[in-house]
Amino acid sequence: MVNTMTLTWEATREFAVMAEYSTYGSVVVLQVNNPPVNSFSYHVRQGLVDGLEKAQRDPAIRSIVIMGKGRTFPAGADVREFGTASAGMMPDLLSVLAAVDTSPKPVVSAIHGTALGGGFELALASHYRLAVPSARVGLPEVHLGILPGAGGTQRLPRVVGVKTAIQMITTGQHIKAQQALSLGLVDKIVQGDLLKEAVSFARSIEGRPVEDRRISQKTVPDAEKVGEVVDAARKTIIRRARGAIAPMTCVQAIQASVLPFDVGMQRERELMAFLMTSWQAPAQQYAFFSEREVRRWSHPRDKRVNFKTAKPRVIKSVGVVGAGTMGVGITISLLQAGLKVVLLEVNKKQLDRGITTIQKTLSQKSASQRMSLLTTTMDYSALSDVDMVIEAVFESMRLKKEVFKKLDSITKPQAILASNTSGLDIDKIAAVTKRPDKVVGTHFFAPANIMRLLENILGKHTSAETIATAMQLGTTIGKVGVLVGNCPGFVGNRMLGPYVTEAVFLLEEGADPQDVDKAIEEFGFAMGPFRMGDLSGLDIGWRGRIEKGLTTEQGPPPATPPLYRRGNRYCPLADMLCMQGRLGQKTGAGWYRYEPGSRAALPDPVVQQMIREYRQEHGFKKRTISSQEIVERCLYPLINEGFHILDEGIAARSMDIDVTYLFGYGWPRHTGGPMYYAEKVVGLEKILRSLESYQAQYPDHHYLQPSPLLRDMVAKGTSLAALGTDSKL
Ligand SMILES: CC/C=C\C=C\CC(=O)SCCNC(=O)CCNC(=O)[C@H](O)C(C)(C)COP(=O)(O)OP(=O)(O)OC[C@H]1O[C@@H](n2cnc3c(N)ncnc32)[C@H](O)[C@@H]1OP(=O)(O)O
Repeated sequence: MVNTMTLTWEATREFAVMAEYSTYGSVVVLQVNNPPVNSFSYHVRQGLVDGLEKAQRDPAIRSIVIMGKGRTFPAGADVREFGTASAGMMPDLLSVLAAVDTSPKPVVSAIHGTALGGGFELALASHYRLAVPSARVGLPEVHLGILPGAGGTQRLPRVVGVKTAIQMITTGQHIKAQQALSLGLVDKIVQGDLLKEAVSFARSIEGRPVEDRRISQKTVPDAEKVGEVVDAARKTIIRRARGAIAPMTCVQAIQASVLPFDVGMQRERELMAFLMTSWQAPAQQYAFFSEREVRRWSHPRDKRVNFKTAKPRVIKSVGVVGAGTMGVGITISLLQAGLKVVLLEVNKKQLDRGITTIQKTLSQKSASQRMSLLTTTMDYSALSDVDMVIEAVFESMRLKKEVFKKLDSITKPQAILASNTSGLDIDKIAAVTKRPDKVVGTHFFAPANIMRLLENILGKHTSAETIATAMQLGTTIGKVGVLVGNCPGFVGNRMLGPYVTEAVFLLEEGADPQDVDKAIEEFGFAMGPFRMGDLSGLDIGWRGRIEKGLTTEQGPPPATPPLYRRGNRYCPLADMLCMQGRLGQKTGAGWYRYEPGSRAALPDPVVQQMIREYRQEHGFKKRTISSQEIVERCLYPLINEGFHILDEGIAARSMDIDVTYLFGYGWPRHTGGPMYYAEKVVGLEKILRSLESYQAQYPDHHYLQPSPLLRDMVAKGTSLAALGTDSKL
């Protein structure tokens, strides 16, 4: 046993650049010191190799411990280094891990925080692994469009088998220490001080042969079933991946783990090179960094609206108005983050339903503790003391104004008033209060306790402090907050307008809803626009169009040409469905039909007949429309709207738009988001020419008119990154 008192006395410390070398008698401890997550930049790799060589040379050293300094064991390769000169500089990670694996002196990895990617691969190359109870391990490279390319696809299946390795690597899941122990991925969970425990453990195994501890020398336990396992996995993975190439490539690499280690490693290297040079890997890495970069927000409206200078108010209690689907989801998110919530609903039945849903949704373990943070009420005066209120009532300007007037008179003067509107004018809502500087839009996405996006809307008078508070609240409740300006539909729903409109025009021309959905789903969306409409409820859009005066409950407004509204082309097919009571899944019929109790969208001959008659009545000739045209006709106008949004300063950077679509609208992550996809995958010039060509064919589809900004950027050859502010990307 190591004497804790003597540890500090025995330690002699020398510093390599980013891997500190300390000795504790016969044990060397190499501590990676590269904040914030100890990633393997070139200097860390060099430091580790130098430390390992030094330890081998010193006859007094009999064992080696590797650990991370600060918050974590290394969380993987330095992704910012990818594609730069230092990524290719030797020693690479493979040679660091080879030095660990072949070390004649036992190497112990002592894990705290998150041992991820190359970090976990380092641990797997070590002869022993210790972990603190809170540690997590995993190989999340698939989310970056690559595979665990430092032996992870070869070593992991040698411990847990091909089946579990496929599951872990293709989902990129993080495994808790206890589960890692039961899977044989760590040898021991240690309580107390990790350094002392690791040194003590290292001493205890000194002199033992390392050969039988080397995972690379083991064989895969379920090797004889590999064909069967891979076949079964292929089906689910291809469906789930929806066009992302990394998951299946990971499976191919894992499949090679039944071959001799060196042969499998060679296969892993080839497949890694294939992914690294694909267009998807940089897109997914862009998505990773953008998710973090949006935390550094600012807005062109006002230079005080900037994360660097604006300070949030402290929010301890939040009122939520409305116990409908959104209000309940928001309440659950707040409670899960440990905030006090006062949930107000004026309809008793609705309130009771909401409480039941909240109780059911909160996890068993912490339900009573979380529920104790909740007060429910039908009386506005219960909101008098909260720090912030989030209004989540029905999407009607009249109703929202009424609610805000009441809130303004009842809540304390410093309380922030937020509206969960999905597109109404924040300034009009703020105008009914005496505190427009404290009014902000907080647009959650359904189901609000699951969906990560929080679109925060800056009104004309919203103060920097108020926006900072909304952004901070997002972080507190685990959301990805994006700051946007005020305009109809904000960023997300505004861009959705052209997408849905063009999708419906495609029905006029010959496509069925299932043709459009199939093309969009093959592109990578979880759901096409018609299945999505049925899921959300077609009445939401219908009510919006009625409110805007584009239609009425009985049909087109009087004296309106059937296919035009305010001079723009208009397709009333969705209105016609709503007038028949076909509101989507909730009524058993919408664009599709649904068997009772089932969510499976079935093509409906009634809808097909309705569309046929509509085409006949209005003189549309049915034609065959390719998947490529469907994708371009739906997505390019959506992207084009993104350029209008940037041009108007509604979004500060294209990455704010990308993150909005990745986290709120199911845009496929492997394409980076709509703006990234436009620029880096398709090319801005091609998008422009394609819009021009469609516009020539459909001159009255106003969404096909290319944005002036897009034209200008193509003419000048400027890049989206150059438009943004504060971007590190
Ligand atoms: C021959 C080929 C050999 C090897 C190939 C190896 C492949 C890899 O190892 S790829 C990397 C695999 N690892 C990961 O994917 C981990 C990614 N990171 C995370 O999941 C999280 O950051 C976290 C480690 C769990 C920590 O989360 P959290 O505490 O919430 O902090 P964050 O805000 O996410 O991160 C803080 C800060 O660190 C930056 N960062 C995180 N990971 C990396 C990384 N691997 N490389 C570079 N930078 C990283 C992150 O962007 C944040 O930066 P800010 O500037 O503060 O925004």
